[in-house]
Amino acid sequence: MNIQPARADIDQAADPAGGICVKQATVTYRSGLTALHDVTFEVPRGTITALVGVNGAGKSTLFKAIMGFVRLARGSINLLGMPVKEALKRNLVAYVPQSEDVDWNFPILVEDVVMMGRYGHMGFTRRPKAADRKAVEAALARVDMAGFRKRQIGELSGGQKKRVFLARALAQDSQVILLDEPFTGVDVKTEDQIIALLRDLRDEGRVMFVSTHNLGSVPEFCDRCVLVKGTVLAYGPIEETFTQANLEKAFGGVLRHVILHDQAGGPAQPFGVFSDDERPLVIHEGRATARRREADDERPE
Ligand SMILES: Nc1ncnc2c1ncn2[C@@H]1O[C@H](COP(=O)(O)OP(=O)(O)OP(=O)(O)O)[C@@H](O)[C@H]1O
Repeated sequence: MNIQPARADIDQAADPAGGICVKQATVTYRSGLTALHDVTFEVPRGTITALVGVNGAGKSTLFKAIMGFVRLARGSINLLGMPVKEALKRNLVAYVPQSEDVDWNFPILVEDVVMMGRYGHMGFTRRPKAADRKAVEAALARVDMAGFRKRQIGELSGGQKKRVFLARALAQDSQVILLDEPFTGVDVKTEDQIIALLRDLRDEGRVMFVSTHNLGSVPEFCDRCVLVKGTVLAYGPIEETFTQANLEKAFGGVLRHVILHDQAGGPAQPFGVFSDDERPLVIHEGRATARRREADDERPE
C-alpha cells in the first residue's frame, strides 16, 4: 500500500504517520451543553475509519471540531501533525456533508459545486485557472459524474449528489476527508461505487473518517472504528473495537438485537443481528462479520 503523502506541501510540517490526533478534547456549546467530554483517539493515514454512535452521541460535533467550526474548551486536535488552523489554511481537510445540511434549491451547477473545492487554491479574485478546471474535470471523472457537469445540483439523485460532494473534496486535493452519513438514501450499487473510491483514496495515504449508522457496512469497508457516546468509548482496528460488548455500550437498548435459535428449539446460537439502520450487522461469537463482495475476490492480497 502506498501511504506516501500525495502533496509536497504537507512534507515540511507534517508527521508522515500522523492522521487525526485528538487529545482530551472537550466541546461545550453556548447553551452550556457539553456535547463531547475528554475525547482522545487517533486515526492513522491510509485508513478508512468509521465514526459510530447513537443520535446525539456527538459525531457531528466531533466533525465540527475537526473542521475548526467549534472551539475546544479543553484539549487539542492535530491533523497530519499540525494544528487544525494550519491544516485548514493548507486546504488539507474536506467535509462531505449530510444531504439534509444542503439547500438543494440553490441554483448552482454541478461543476460550480466542485469548483468550490478549488477556492482555497485560487488567489483573492477566485478566478479559475486552467489547472483548476483540469482538477474539476478529473474529480468529476473519478466519481463517474463527468456527464452531469452542466446539471443543476438539485436535479440529481441522492447518490449522485453524494458523488458530487466527494468530487469537491477531490478537487480540493484534501488529505483528510470527513464524510457525514455518505450512504443515507443511496442504493447498494452506488454504495459499492463510493466504497471502491474510498478504498482508492485510502490506498493513496489519505485519511477517510466516515460517520455512519449503516453498521452492517462498517466491517466491510472500514479498517478502524471510533465509537462515541459523549466521549470516545473505544477506538482502533475493527477486529478489536467493533465487538458486541462495545456496540452494546455505544447503543444500549437503541439497537434491535435478535439472537437466533436453532430450529429444534435448542440452546441459543452465537449469532446476533444488530440494526441501527436498514443494513443489519451480524455478530458471530462476539465478532462482527463482513458480507463477502465479488470485488474483494479480485483485489490483490
Ligand atoms: N449548536 C448546538 N448548540 C447546542 N447544542 C447542540 C448544538 N449542536 C448539537 N448540539 C447537541 O449536542 C449533542 C450532540 O449532537 P451531535 O449533532 O453532535 O450528535 P450526532 O451524533 O451527530 O447525532 P446524529 O446521529 O443525530 O447526527 C446533542 O445533544 C445535540 O442536541
